[in-house]
Amino acid sequence: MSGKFITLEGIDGAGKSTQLDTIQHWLEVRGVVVRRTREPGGTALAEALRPLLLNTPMSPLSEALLVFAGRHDHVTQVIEPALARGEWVLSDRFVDASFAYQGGGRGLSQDILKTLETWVCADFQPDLTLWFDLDPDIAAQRLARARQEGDRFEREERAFFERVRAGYEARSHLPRVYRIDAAVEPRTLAEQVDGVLRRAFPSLAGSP
Ligand SMILES: Nc1ncnc2c1ncn2[C@@H]1O[C@H](COP(=O)(O)OP(=O)(O)OP(=O)(O)O)[C@@H](O)[C@H]1O
Ligand SMILES: Cc1cn([C@H]2C[C@H](O)[C@@H](COP(=O)(O)O)O2)c(=O)[nH]c1=O
Repeated sequence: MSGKFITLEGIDGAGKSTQLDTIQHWLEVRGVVVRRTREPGGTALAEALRPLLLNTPMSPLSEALLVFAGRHDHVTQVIEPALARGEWVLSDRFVDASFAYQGGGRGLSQDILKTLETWVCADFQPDLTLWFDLDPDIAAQRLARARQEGDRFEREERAFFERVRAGYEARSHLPRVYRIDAAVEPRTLAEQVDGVLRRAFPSLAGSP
């Protein structure tokens, strides 16, 4: 039986990466083999593209072409083979990020993004997407507290992240997307995640 594909989405600093361990543990104690990955990245080629994307100024179309080039490698070399082996794939970002960042944030047309999505993903979609929704001011405070030197996305102004957030909101009608209120402490966030996983995968919902 093929595995399931779960993606985590949200603006920078929303707290996705912090919840990845929780989700991986939730699955593994139920006997699921988890393949954890991320975008941009996930393969040698896509990881090589990642610093270019995060650090080199470029046009919105170049950004989109690079993320989709990496995504093609990621889907064909890592995600699909893992799912075929029956593993569950947990990815920190996937295609919704392109609609939110390049579409919402940078203003690239939906038609271009849909065309790239069709070329690269055909009808391949995540089974479940957790959208960590957070006010950009709170996200910025979290990143500032972490004192990391921001990449060129993280250094964007509030208005950019408002547009990215709106880009995610515009996709939240998709049945696979569950909105998580990320403006809460990590333990409360983990409780929401637990609730979503139980609803999405009722056969695993019982205590392990
Ligand atoms: N629920 C939370 N409440 C307060 N701080 C949090 C919460 N979750 C994570 N943090 C802190 O906020 C910062 C960003 O968290 P994290 O790296 O998980 O976010 P992210 O969504 O993965 O961001 P990015 O997309 O930029 O990698 C970290 O310093 C983390 O410790
Ligand atoms: C997949 C994808 C990502 N991005 C941007 C969004 C983030 O700012 C960075 C990745 O950083 P993270 O710390 O790993 O979250 O990349 C994008 O603009 N478009 C995409 O498709």
